[in-house]
Amino acid sequence: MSCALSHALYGKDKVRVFRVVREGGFHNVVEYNVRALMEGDIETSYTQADNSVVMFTRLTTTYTVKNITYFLAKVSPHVLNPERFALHLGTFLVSKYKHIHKAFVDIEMLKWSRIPVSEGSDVKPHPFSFVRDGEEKRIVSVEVDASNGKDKITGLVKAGIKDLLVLKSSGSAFTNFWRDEYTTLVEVDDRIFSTSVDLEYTYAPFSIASPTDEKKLEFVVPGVVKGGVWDSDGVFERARNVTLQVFATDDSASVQATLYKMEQQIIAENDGVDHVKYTLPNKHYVPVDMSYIGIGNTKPTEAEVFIPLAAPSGLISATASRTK
Ligand SMILES: O=c1[nH]c(=O)c2[nH]c(=O)[nH]c2[nH]1
Repeated sequence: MSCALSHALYGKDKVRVFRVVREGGFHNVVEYNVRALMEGDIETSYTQADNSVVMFTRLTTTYTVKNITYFLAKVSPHVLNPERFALHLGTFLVSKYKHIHKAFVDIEMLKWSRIPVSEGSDVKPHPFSFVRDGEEKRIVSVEVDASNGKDKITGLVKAGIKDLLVLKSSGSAFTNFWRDEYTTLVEVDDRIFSTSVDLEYTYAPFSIASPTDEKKLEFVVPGVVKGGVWDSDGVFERARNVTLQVFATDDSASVQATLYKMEQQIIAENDGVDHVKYTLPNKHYVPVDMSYIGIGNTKPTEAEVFIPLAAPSGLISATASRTK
């Protein structure tokens, strides 16, 4: 038997970090779960238990990666924007360490929304009080690649939404599907449609100018173009809005058809986005058969009481890509 190491990756996962940015009495806050993994000349740590032999290939500890994450959370001007913060962390790792050629940084941003408070007849967002209004997360996944040289760094950013739970109690049908001896599903022209949105959009790859500040190792933002990666807050808002608007207003023929409408609109509204992928569980709500008590509850027109099925669910996924 012989074998060789074909790929290696290491770093820190589940680094939890919360940052408050104070502008006088007005505060902005973010809470992130960060994963930062690295690729490079690290083989000997696996194959020869070598943590420290050669200066340039010394193994940076995963503890160090965690500490760098906290350091950047304190000093990075990008900390409030998860795409830029992830790019900063990735750029830092590949620039600081000679033997690290690629960094993969994933961030989950938890939802903290300002609490609306009454002031006389007005309702205003509170300057420093927040509510966790849902388990929805903004997600970011970046790859920072310096394998062609520390002065030729490139970035690839994927971002999106996870765990955004939606439901509509009408405006969804599923008919005319293929039937064979295994088909038991009845056609419905009005049903409940519920899903937990998992959305990922991919920006066109771009180059990252080498950091100039030796301590912060921060990249330079070349300029914000609407719909591009440096407009990631705008893209996120538009993508979330498209998701909710299309879901609510589409007269849905199927999960598949509604999903594709969302993807087309996100690509149309954001010039810098090349691919959009949704993965949508079809969370079934089954009308309760109440014939045992002589009450009709199964036909679409009379169905009012449903069993939310925990499992199984359908799972519908597709990617749309820009063609020009
Ligand atoms: O919108 C749907 N798409 C399907 O592919 C499917 N399959 C199924 O059983 N129900 C549904 N609904």
